[in-house]
Amino acid sequence: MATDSWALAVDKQESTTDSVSLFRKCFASSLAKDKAAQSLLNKMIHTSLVNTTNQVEVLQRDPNSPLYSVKTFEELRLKDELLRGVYDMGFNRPSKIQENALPMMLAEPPQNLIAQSQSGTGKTAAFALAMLSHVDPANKWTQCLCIAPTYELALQTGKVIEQMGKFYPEVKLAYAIRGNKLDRETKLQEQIVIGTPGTVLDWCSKLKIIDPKKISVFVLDEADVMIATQGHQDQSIRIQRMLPNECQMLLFSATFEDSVWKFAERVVPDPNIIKLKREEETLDTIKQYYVLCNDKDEKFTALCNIYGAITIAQAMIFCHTRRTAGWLSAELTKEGHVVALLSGEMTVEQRAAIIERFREGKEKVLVTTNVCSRGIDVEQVSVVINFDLPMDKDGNADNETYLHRIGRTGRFGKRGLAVNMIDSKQSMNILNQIEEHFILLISKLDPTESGKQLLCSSTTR
Ligand SMILES: Nc1ncnc2c1ncn2[C@@H]1O[C@H](COP(=O)(O)OP(=O)(O)OP(=O)(O)O)[C@@H](O)[C@H]1O
Repeated sequence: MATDSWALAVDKQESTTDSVSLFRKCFASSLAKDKAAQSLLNKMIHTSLVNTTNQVEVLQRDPNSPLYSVKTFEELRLKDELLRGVYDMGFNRPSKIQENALPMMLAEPPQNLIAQSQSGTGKTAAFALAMLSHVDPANKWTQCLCIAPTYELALQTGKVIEQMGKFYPEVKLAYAIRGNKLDRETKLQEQIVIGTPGTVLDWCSKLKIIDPKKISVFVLDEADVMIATQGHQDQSIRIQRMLPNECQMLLFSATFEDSVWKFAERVVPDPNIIKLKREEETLDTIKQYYVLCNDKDEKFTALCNIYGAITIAQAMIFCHTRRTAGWLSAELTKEGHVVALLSGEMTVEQRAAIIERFREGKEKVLVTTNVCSRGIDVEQVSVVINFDLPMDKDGNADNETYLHRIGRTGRFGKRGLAVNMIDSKQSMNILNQIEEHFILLISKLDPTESGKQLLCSSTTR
């Protein structure tokens, strides 16, 4: 069985499962796919380190080890081949998370680690370096095992390991992913294996081409995405149980909900724990307005009225559904406006290309749904239009999403403008809930005068 494929697992159970639980499974599966696609997208668009002023919190560390944090790669006493690889990748100094994580990962005796920091902060580069450092190239068997939630994510991570190990050709890497069929008799000589949990499990247990007892470093990447698929969670735990007690366990995640913690604690015994502190977002520097309309068409007219004012800077327009986003971008285009549309139907590559163009300022306006927008750094966007207000599945205000769309980190304090479009009692209700939650007053814009009003407020910003 293609063990990474949820779809297959669901198909097989169809005859024995009732329709409700089948629906739940399909829903969970599509959520997991969304998470994995988002994660891949983040990787593809973060061509450089995400600039973060956040501090790393060391939540737990082995009291017996004198661990320290480093400010330079030299302090880590890396092999020359690896230091050359690091500099060749354009890294001058360790990122915030790497400052603390690298000494823990390279320590003797090996230290287990659970690390959380947002996407693009240098986690992959950190554990790639740790695996390459621990390998003994004279030994022609697998010593480091890394699992990622999907085929594409495994390939992305593999690329980083290959790049970093460019000047260390004695170390070889194999991909345990679907399509890479190996015979039972094969004895894998590659020292590092990266793959998806199902195939890695097959290689360790069924085919026995990896001897799990010889693994000295086990990395579980993207734990939050991994646990979105129950099958992957179980497979990861089964792999971990085959490894020797002295094997170093490293787990990385971009987010840390309770479910991720629970999973992390099962997979990583006696961990050091580090976390990048989240910077507080604030709405203080954002001028917020609302426009009262009767329906979608009136909202469109109101949007056209303010269009001149909003395109002074870069703007993002949020819709609740893909359908509305598609309709809106088509209507704006008909009016002669140049807009980009970011939609869930697109492939990850197409989405990454659109985000890149928007980043470069090739388009000033981006129409999108919430799901697609996570990879965009809102700091660069100074106008946000909520064509539809963010709401949760029960129809209440989704305050967190509102904050995420328009919030700015206090430290940067850049000013911005947000316009909320109201077309029903329900959306007015949501607006009131948002005002109450954030303790603020959102001013009303006169639909006919709104363009002028906004222009005034953007020049006084
Ligand atoms: N010390 C560094 N100096 C400069 N650039 C770095 C450094 N470490 C990593 N990078 C670069 O920053 C980008 C993000 O790094 P990386 O992919 O390791 O982050 P990540 O936290 O693993 O992100 P994700 O969760 O999306 O995988 C990459 O382009 C990487 O090459």
